[in-house]
Amino acid sequence: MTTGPAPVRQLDDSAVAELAQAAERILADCGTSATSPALLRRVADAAAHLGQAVRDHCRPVDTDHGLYVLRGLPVDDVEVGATPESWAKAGDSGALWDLVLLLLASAMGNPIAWEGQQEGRFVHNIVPAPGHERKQTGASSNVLLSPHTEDAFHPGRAHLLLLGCMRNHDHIATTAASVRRVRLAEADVATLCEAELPILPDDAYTQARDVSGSQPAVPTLWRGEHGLTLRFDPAYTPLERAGAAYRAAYARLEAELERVSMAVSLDPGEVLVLDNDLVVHGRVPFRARYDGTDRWLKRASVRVPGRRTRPVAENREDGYGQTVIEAHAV
Ligand SMILES: O=C(O)CCC(=O)C(=O)O
Ligand SMILES: [Fe+2]
Repeated sequence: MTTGPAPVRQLDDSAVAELAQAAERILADCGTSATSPALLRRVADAAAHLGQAVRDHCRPVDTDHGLYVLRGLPVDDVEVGATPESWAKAGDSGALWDLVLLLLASAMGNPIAWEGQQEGRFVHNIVPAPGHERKQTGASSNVLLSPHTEDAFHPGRAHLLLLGCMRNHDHIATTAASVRRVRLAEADVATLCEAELPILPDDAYTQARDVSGSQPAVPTLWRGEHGLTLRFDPAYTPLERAGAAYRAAYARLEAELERVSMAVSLDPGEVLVLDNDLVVHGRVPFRARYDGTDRWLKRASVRVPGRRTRPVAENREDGYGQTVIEAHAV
């Protein structure tokens, strides 16, 4: 694990005021951050009018880290209210920040939601939930959330992931490792570029867990025009079905990702932006408090129209019947 600092982009006061005012106006008019066509129209319109400074901060990642931290949003520990007991009980908790995140996401591309996850909301609440302590999902706590590509099982998965911090008293780190920083033998890269194994839907998708249909094999690595990208989720990859050579190359990739992994402990108001084609992310284990002061992140997922960082064969995958909803018409 490396400990160097993540690249930071600092929002200045006027950029913060612009985002906060736009979010406040939408929330005042819509009365909720729950998704509706009217709310999404308002977000698209406000995002289109954001000034150059905000847009500049929302430009693509521009280092091999494959991520950056947006800093400067003023989340107040009292005003934001108690950490919800679970995503299902979050409702409009921190609704203003749902809208700020949606505005940022819309400045970066097209936010997406999943019919089968967190009631189709575009901004998810990531909080520890009783009974989920040992799961491989955002609601866990006691276990290491192993490094993964978000929604790796699906061809419509996000290009970018935004994790906005509402509260993190215990400085619990998100981990992030970029494929652009690993050192692998050419032969291993070639092996991992073969489509050998499927990636199955994760436990956050209750309806997609019936995996009796086709399970397309997908490559772990891919050589794009700008360098290597990856699609990696060992917790949901049936590695036992692969040959020994593939398993050995996969293990070496896993070890390299561990070597270059960074720990990013977010403070309230910071937004970690991860390129989901370059970086796998996870989380260190922690003990949940379950008293309203737990760690609380908000997560938005973004597709970047026209991006060509993935094999075209992905277009033939059916995504295990899970439907992606795009916020804005393209
Ligand atoms: O809790 C975190 O830091 C990351 C959780 C995660 O994997 C996610 O929200 O997608
Ligand atoms: Fe994740």
